[in-house]
Amino acid sequence: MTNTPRSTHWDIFCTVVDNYGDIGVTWRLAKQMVNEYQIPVNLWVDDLASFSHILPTLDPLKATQSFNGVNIIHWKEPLPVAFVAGAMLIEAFACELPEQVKAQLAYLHQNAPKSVPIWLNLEYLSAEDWVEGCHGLPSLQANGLKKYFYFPGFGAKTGGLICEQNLFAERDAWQADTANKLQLFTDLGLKDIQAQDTVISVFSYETEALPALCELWQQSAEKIHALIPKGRSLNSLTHLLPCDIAALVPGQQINHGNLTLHILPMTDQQGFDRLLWSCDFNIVRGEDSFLRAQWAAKPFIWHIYPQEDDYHLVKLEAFLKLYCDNLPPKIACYWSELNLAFNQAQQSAVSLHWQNLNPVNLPLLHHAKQWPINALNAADLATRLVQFVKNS
Ligand SMILES: Cc1cn([C@H]2C[C@H](O)[C@@H](COP(=O)(O)OP(=O)(O)O[C@H]3O[C@@H](C)[C@H](O)[C@@H](O)[C@H]3O)O2)c(=O)[nH]c1=O
Repeated sequence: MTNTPRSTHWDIFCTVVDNYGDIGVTWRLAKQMVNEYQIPVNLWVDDLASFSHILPTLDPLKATQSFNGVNIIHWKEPLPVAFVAGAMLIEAFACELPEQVKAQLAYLHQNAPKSVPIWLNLEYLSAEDWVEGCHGLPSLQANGLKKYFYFPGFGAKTGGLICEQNLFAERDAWQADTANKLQLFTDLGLKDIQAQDTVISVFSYETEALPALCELWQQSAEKIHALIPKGRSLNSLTHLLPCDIAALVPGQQINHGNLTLHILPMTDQQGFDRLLWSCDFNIVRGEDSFLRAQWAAKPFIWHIYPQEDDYHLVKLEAFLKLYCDNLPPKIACYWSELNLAFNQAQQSAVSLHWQNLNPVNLPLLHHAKQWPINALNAADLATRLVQFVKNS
């Protein structure tokens, strides 16, 4: 048996199930651990082509490469580089670790127990009450090792929420000067957006709620711009498009009454955050864009990732309850109803609640600004994770 101290680096393993959320969350976390805690991080990812959509400078053909100080490794069989255990091993969203890694863990457990990394499964974010009771629980594995369940969440006893230390200061500085958003729209190739126009970003899954909203926006008294990346939202809007989705190009504009649809280029995560800061209202989805819309301090609709037996509606209602806790009851009711109707593709209800709400409604905007501070509960996910390691 040896007493070699374990290496200080962290390994994060991520499989891309579909979409960009799994890689989106792990990429944010990896960048933050390097940038704020100077912890070397290996991010093992099985699908670099998907990853390159949110990190355009990534080369999907390279086995290893480094961005923002993170060592990105293409996770394929056999592993392109040998796995060396560090201080922390994170498997994201219950992905199955490679055999080589599992064998290494079992070997260390038998022969050098002090070198065994802390092993945890990073779970999906949920606002449900039970999360506080399950966060941090260990589970004994067949190889005799303990694996912990790490649950992100909104409560003080959860694993917290991913949020960089300077994010709110950067956002406030950005939002303080209208020139920033106008310059961003220009840089993205979007034309004819004036400072006073209403701008709405749309990053959702397919839903019949979208055509209903577009119909309303076409008849609006003021100009409305909907910024939509090539992707799933457009599948629900084909009747408004001049050609097949494949033939659309970023920067293209499609006018219908007072609504202009703009085809948005995909950017890296920093560009995406700035986009959300720059819009008056954001329609987001999944896990990471959902959180970033909250950090943008703007009103939003959350199109939650659909789950079997409509379980996602339970998760949605848990979040709506939390978010609305100290909102004036009338606004809370309109905003919740809007989110529920959107997620259930109820066209007339979506239109009704959108009109009731008036997205630039001041109390909702004030709430959106205060919410991020309350939601963080004094410590973000990275801070809590570092504390978790210290306590383990
Ligand atoms: C549009 C856009 C998105 N993004 C990023 C922001 C996010 O990190 C990521 C999108 O992730 P999400 O918002 O989570 O939505 P998603 O639908 O892509 O991912 C989903 O995948 C499923 C498998 C999970 O179970 C869901 O919980 C969810 O995470 O893409 C960019 O970086 N640039 C862009 O231009």
